[in-house]
Amino acid sequence: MLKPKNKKKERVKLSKESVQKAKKIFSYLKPYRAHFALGWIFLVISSSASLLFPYLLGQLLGSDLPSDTASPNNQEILEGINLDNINSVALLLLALLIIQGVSSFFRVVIFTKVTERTMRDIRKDAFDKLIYMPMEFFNKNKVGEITSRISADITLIQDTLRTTIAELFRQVITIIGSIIFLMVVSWRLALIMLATVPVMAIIAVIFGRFIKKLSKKAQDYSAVSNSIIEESLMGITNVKTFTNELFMIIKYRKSIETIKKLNIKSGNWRGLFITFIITCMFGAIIFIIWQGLHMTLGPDATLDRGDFFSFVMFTVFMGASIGSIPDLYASMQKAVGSTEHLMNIIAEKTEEDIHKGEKSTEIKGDVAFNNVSFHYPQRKDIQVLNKLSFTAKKGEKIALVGASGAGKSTIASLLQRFYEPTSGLYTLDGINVKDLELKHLRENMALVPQEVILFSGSIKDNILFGKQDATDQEVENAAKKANALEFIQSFPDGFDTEVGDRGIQLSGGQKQRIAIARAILKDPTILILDEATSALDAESESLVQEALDRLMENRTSFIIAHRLSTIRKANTILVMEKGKVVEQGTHEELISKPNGVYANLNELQIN
Ligand SMILES: Nc1ncnc2c1ncn2[C@@H]1O[C@H](COP(=O)(O)OP(=O)(O)OP(=O)(O)O)[C@@H](O)[C@H]1O
Repeated sequence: MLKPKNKKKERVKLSKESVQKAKKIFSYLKPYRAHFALGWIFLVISSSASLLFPYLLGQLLGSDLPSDTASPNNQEILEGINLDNINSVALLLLALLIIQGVSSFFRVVIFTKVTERTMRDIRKDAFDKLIYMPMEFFNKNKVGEITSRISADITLIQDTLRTTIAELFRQVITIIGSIIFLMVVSWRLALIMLATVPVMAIIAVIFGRFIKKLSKKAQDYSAVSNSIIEESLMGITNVKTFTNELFMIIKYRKSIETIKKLNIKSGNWRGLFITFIITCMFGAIIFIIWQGLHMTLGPDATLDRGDFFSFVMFTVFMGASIGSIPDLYASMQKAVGSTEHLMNIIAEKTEEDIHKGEKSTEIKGDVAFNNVSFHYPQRKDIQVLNKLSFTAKKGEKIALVGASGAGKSTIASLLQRFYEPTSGLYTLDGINVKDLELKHLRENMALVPQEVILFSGSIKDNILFGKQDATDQEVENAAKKANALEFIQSFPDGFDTEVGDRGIQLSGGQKQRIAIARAILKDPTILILDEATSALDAESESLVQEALDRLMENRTSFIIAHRLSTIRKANTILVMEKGKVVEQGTHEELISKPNGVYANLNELQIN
């Protein structure tokens, strides 16, 4: 049977360790502790004031009623009310409302301020960490998942700091205060009440959740059935070509049948729930009122009318508080999980923590790999590079060719130190790269990737990515050298044309030339071109190739290529197979090798 995708629901348990980690959030609150404390003072004031509310309301309702009348009619009640007393209680209530209103205002404003400042600090730290995280981290975690998880975590913590903590505190105060009051007024009635109302409130909450789950399940199935319609209609040609109409109809019928069953089931439970609320919940309250009224009647009444009404009010308030505790607790639990997760990210080691090299001497561009072996950290069983050795002198062009999966892009990653060789030595100008400052090394390199990602912003912003402080003239020169000036100037807004989702969509060749302009502006000593022209048509390719040739002048360049025509002029061609260099030499040397790998490849591509 069709089943909705099983979304993994995370269960957060409040372990000692997770609470310990979550406590780190207090270090973020520390700079704002004075404000936070003030917020708590207002919270205590408003919570205590709200406790007086049911009391005074009860006193107002029951003020000065003759307690010796067995069954007072309306007229008698009205006559029995002492207006002075009513007025003074009402005034007290008004004062209370004002205190509560003012303190609630300040509580919300202060907690929001503290929360927003704290969240800004956490967001900042999390992003600071993320952007400096080693590549291994991004291999282990999917970017989409990290970002959506972080934003969900932040929202949860935000809600918790802003309202959940205050709300939980208020409800706990209400419950404790109510119980104390109820016990003092009439412990007998209090015990009867405590044995019924909280139990009913908790059953109602559990019942309510169960029903929510059932309707959620029905909703999920409804999403599945909608996707069947969507799939069938979007792919209508396929459905018709394969005459699969009946198959889709059966698939859809099954899913709507399930929805019907689930909805009927949840309807039945909803009916029961309403019956439960009407009979048990209200029944329990009526029972208490009935019991309480008995105590207020007769010559030996044990309960004053005002107290009785206060009692009823407290019972109602307490019931509501108890009902809200499970949800608040669940939110707190989730927030602890979220805080732990965020704090884990913030505690992760960044590239800067891992790579401690400090040398930042001028880099000339002599690159050497000596017996470098490598496997990806998460796939230890697959040896990607196997004792690889080569040298590239300053200004030389080194081409990397070989079948897909041979390890060419991996070399590009190692050159930029996205990963460390598992063994062997990688040197720059004879210096072990581990001794070089990582930032300095990358400042001297540029990559023109196969698939260029442009950032939101203008074309100029995107070129400036190569050198943030470049002048307009420098940007224009770089664009010119990259063969990009013409097409940029053909746009009405020129360099200020917005790109990306909200702006113009550029073609592959145009993007590539912007990436080249970026690299030209950066003016690196070492250049890596990762199949930079592979996805282009002949015209764009010649424009891009021309720009690349210009870019490569006087730099040590690594060219990853599938098409051999682009690398004929390379000083050395490294032919790779399964992480090993199997042949190396110039184009002429390699094609003259009888039965050589390169010679064969060349043969295939020419024909
Ligand atoms: N991030 C990664 N994590 C784990 N394994 C990887 C990763 N990137 C590449 N590999 C594996 O390493 C091997 C070499 O891949 P690499 O991308 O370096 O090959 P390539 O020669 O550049 O291939 P192509 O020409 O298809 O780009 C492949 O087996 C690949 O599956």
